[in-house]
Amino acid sequence: MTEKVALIGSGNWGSAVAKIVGGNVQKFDHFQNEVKMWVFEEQVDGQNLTEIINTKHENVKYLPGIKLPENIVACPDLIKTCEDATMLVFVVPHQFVASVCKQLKGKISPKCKAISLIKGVDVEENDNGFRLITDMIQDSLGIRACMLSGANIATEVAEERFCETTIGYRNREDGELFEAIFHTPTFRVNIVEDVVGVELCGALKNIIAIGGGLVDGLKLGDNTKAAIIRIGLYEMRKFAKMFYADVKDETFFESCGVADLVTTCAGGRNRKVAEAHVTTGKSFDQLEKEMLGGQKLQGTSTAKDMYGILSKKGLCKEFPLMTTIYRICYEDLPPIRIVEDI
Ligand SMILES: NC(=O)C1=CN([C@@H]2O[C@H](COP(=O)(O)OP(=O)(O)OC[C@H]3O[C@@H](n4cnc5c(N)ncnc54)[C@H](O)[C@@H]3O)[C@@H](O)[C@H]2O)C=CC1
Ligand SMILES: O=C(CO)COP(=O)(O)O
Repeated sequence: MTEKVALIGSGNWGSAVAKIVGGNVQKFDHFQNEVKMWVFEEQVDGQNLTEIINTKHENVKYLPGIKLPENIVACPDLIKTCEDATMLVFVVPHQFVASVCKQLKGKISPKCKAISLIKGVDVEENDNGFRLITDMIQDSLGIRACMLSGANIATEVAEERFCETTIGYRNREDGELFEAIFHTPTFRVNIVEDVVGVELCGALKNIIAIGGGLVDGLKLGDNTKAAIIRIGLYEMRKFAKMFYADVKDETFFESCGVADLVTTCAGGRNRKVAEAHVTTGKSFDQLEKEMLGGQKLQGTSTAKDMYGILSKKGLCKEFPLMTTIYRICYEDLPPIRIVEDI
């Protein structure tokens, strides 16, 4: 049987990944050539973004300057994008996944396999107080889900600069199938049997990246940044193990762990906006609109989600860095408290 891949999402990362997947499916006989990509339709200079992508083969809004393979077909209809697919790649900002899953329920083949590239969690009234995005996909659509996450700033990946990434799987066959559509000589995939560890690394590092940006805005220097990264990694591991005892220590040494923390604290959007928060005094919401051109900040909302869980469970003192970052983002705490309160 040949597999048919569909991409759900077409932002900065979604488009970079489209370049990789579009290229890789052409290399193997067991993948169909066409890859549909769901685009949340919008107008760019009076024209539909889908039409621009399908004629110029470039996502001029979210990944300008990078050519996409011609077998990537932008589609504004989510159901049509996915109805004949056997492999679904979820790559929308985390706040939109619930609505995507709701629309797809009952509309896809139960034989589909999924992978999430999304860094974030879903707040839920369950024992943990949150749900993993892969669990949300599995539970709402009745299909198995892997997770891909790593030190992968989209533009650098799209420019084919060497990096690594991690795929977490429950079923090794699924892990290997997804490895085939993502791995390239400049985007090196390692697969591990730890979906939850890979996913929590991706979600939690976005909070710590805000911390990295605050340190830059305060001009505290490299030693302080390294301290934030170390304490951040410690809190990420402690949180993951507290909620999921099976998460593996080794996962934190994969690209999705320490490497992603380093790259995001050096060059990501969360870092950039947090630095500007210190230097301009403007709110994160305002800066997201002014600086990101429609791209979405994930770290502040994840800090809020995590703080909700930690405070409900009386755990704030055990996670001083994540708690302080939340308070700086949402309670007007002066940024310098990032080093005073931890
Ligand atoms: N950009 C990067 O360097 C990386 C991003 N990621 C993760 O990938 C995920 C997707 O991020 P990006 O592709 O960067 O997106 P983005 O932040 O560049 O773009 C936002 C996207 O959301 C779409 N959108 C806006 N309103 C929407 C709605 N109501 N419903 C559905 N979609 C809507 C926009 O059309 C656009 O495609 C995030 O979880 C992010 O953390 C992971 C690795 C690298
Ligand atoms: O996840 C990322 C790199 O691995 C991108 O991080 P930002 O969302 O902070 O840009």
